[in-house]
Amino acid sequence: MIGLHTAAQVRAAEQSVLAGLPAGVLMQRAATGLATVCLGLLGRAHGVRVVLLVGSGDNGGDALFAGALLAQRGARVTAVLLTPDRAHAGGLAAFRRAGGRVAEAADAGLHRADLVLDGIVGLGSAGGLREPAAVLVREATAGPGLLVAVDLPSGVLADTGEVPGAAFPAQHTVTFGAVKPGLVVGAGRRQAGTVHLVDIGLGPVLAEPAAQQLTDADVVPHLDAPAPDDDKYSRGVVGVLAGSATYPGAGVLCTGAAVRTRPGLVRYAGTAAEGVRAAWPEVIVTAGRPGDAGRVQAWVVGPGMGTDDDAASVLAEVLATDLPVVVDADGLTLVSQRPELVADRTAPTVLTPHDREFARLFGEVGTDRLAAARRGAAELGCTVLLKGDATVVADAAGTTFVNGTGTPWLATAGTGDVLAGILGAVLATGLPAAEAAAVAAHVHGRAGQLAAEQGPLIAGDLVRRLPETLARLRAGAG
Ligand SMILES: NC(=O)C1=CN([C@@H]2O[C@H](COP(=O)(O)OP(=O)(O)OC[C@H]3O[C@@H](n4cnc5c(N)ncnc54)[C@H](O)[C@@H]3O)[C@@H](O)[C@H]2O)[C@@H](O)CC1
Ligand SMILES: [K+]
Repeated sequence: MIGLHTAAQVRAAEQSVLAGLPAGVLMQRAATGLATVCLGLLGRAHGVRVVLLVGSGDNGGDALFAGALLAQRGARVTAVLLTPDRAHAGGLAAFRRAGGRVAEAADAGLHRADLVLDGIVGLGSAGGLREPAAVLVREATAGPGLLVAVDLPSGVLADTGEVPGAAFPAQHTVTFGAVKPGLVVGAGRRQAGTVHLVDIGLGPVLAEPAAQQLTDADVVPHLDAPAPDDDKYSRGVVGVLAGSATYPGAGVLCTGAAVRTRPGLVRYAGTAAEGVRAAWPEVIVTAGRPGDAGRVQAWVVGPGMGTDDDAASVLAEVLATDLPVVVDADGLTLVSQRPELVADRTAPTVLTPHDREFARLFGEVGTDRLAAARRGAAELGCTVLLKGDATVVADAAGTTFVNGTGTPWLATAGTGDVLAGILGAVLATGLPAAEAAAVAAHVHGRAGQLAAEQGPLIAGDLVRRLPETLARLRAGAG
């Protein structure tokens, strides 16, 4: 599990640790970790050209101390000071002692740098990058150097990933003490590149993380192989209410994903019965109502189901049960017309909107995706899985997950139906809803990555590659 900590949480931990340490120790730890990552990326130090973009705060201090370490190893390091009279004094002195050169932007050699270190602004970021920082970032981006951000890409807000204006498009971000949500969610995720976490000793005093990200190791216990005493009922029976006579595809995909995730027993009820039966003979299929399907431990309702009166009554029927329910796609459209169907429930409900569906339910997502998911969950007393390139899951108690797997190739028709099926199967095992949703999003993203290895993926590829995805996860090679 990767804990995601806000700027305030990191600063509070820093204060608490600093109280028992000589001044500057944390910055030294940060700078040493930063220089080590840079050396690893460059492969060598001697003769390489490094340019530091140095702002007026401690973020610039980190860059200067790291630049000094690189200069000591033989790198040719040049610093551009955005506000020379306010540059970190200790860092600048160390940098000069180590042979570092201070230059104006025009003379810094950004056009031939091997590596550019962005120490313009970190946790102290407010608003989009101001000039002259923004123009410097544009020059660095146009040059050949590897773009490495110190703590956060400048211009990214730590807590939300909001990028209100210009920002440093890092290929790598070396972050200190804890991963900040802004590095893994929203627009910030796209600015951060590969995130390297440097331990500066905040661990023991950090508060509970504001959000979490699952790793492969975290999901595996929920995807366990059957035990010898398991039977087809004991592994969680999921019921799927999806697709329609005109559009059987969503029913086939959603049911297939459930079968392929936990092949204990899957039931299907709906007007796509014929197509589902043909595609998945393993599934117990009825063309009737949910009540005709037999006992299940969780329902998935909505994909491709339509929004007519029949669909609305199917939705109302399952939401009236005391079973966990995943509501997706057309089901969400119907819930936006009758939110009380969810709000009145006591059993877990997971809503899986993309941004437009979310807006119909709860108003615009806005730039803070974590807050949006929490707001929706609190409003209806449910779990919200807000889809995106970093899917966010939040429940009404505020438990929040940010997904870290996936690929842009997943933005294709039917992949949401597959996610709903995976989620239903995981939810049927009795896992708490937010965790189930986070596990499902993780597995879905890994399946997407696997399928994308062989070119453009279609949703059916995800279903086909699920067994291998799960096997790889179990083998620790996800
Ligand atoms: N908190 C911690 O635990 C540690 C913090 N360290 C470093 O300290 C940083 C935080 O330092 P500070 O609090 O001094 O703040 P920063 O250095 O992040 O930024 C402060 C300065 O940036 C300028 N600034 C703010 N928004 C700007 C914008 N949009 N465009 C241009 N300039 C802008 C402000 O004028 C301000 O002086 C962290 O990001 C990290 O790099 C590390 O040294 C290690 C420990
Ligand atoms: K930075």
